[in-house]
Amino acid sequence: MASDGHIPNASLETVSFAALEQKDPNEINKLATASTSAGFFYLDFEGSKVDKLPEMKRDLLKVMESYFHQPLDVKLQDYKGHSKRGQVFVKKGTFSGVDREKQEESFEHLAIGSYDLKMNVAGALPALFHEAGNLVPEYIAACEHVVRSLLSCYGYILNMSESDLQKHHDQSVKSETILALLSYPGRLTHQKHTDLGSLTVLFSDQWGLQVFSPSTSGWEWVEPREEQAVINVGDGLRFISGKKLFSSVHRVVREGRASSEGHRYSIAYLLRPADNTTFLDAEGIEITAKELAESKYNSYAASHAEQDKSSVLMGGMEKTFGVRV
Ligand SMILES: O=C(O)CCC(=O)C(=O)O
Ligand SMILES: [Fe+2]
Repeated sequence: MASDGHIPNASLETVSFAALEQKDPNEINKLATASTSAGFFYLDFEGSKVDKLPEMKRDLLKVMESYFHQPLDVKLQDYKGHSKRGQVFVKKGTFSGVDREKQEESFEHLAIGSYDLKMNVAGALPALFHEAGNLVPEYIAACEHVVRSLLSCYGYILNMSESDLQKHHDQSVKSETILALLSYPGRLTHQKHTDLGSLTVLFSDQWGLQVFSPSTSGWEWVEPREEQAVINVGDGLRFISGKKLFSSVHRVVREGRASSEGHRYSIAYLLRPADNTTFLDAEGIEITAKELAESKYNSYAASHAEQDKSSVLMGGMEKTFGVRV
C-alpha cells in the first residue's frame, strides 16, 4: 500500500440537493459527470426538504456510541444467527479487512432493514434505540426522500422512464435496503469494494474513507464534511443503467491522515433494488437483486485470495478502469 504522504485528497463535486429537488439542469449535469467518473460526490442539504439530515446524523451518532460501547456479548444478542446478511449486529472480522495479513481487522456494524422496520419497528431495532423515539424511522424516511429524488434525476440522465427506475426500487417490496451503522474501534478497516446496491448516503466525521481514482489509478482521501453526505452509485444502479454509471471503488484505512482519529463511526443508508429486479451483472449474466446481494456478501466475507479470483467484490469496475486496484 502506498505511504500516506503520497495520497492526495479527492476533488469531488459538491451538489446542491435543493437544486436537484427543483430539477435544476446544471445540478443534474454535475450529478451525471460525478456518476461517470470516480462515482462519489458530496450532497449539500441546505435549503432542501431534508435540511435537518446532518442534525439527525449527530443525534444518531450519540445513540450509536452508546450501542457500540456495550459489551460484545450484549451486542451479540442482536446477532440473530446470520453471519453475512443485514438486519443484525455483525461482529468485527466477519467481512475481510484491508490488510492481507490481518483480514479479521474489519469493522463491526448494526444493519437495520428498512422493509423490516416498516413492518415492525420494535422488532427491527435493538432496545437501546427505542429510547431515541422515532429517530431511526425518521432518518430512514429522510434518506428515502433523498434517493427518490436522485433516482428521478438519474432517470433524466439515463433517458429512462422515471417510473421504471422507481419501480425497481419500490419501497413496499422486500429488498436488502438497510441503514448500516458502522463502528471502527482501534484500527479496524473496510476492504476495498463497490457497494452492492443502487445508491449510498454516507456520513462520517472522521478521516479514513478513500476512493480509487481512475484518472490517477491510485487511492485518494475523501475529506470528511460534517454538514454534507457522500453519495455513490453501487452495482445495482450501475447494472440497471446498462453499466453507463460507475460504481465507486472505495475502502476505509486507519493509517496516515486517519491515524490520529480515535474510534471511527459512519452511517450508511444503502438503497438496494427490490429483491425481484433482474439485470445483467459484471459478467453479463442475468441475476436478481437478491442473488447479487448473496454473492456480494459472500465476496465481502471471503479471503483476499478468493476475492481476487472474481469480479464480484469490485462490481467489474477493474475491467472498466483497465487496471487491478
Ligand atoms: O465507513 C465508511 O466510511 C464506508 C462504509 C462503506 O463503504 C459501506 O458501508 O459500504
Ligand atoms: Fe461501501
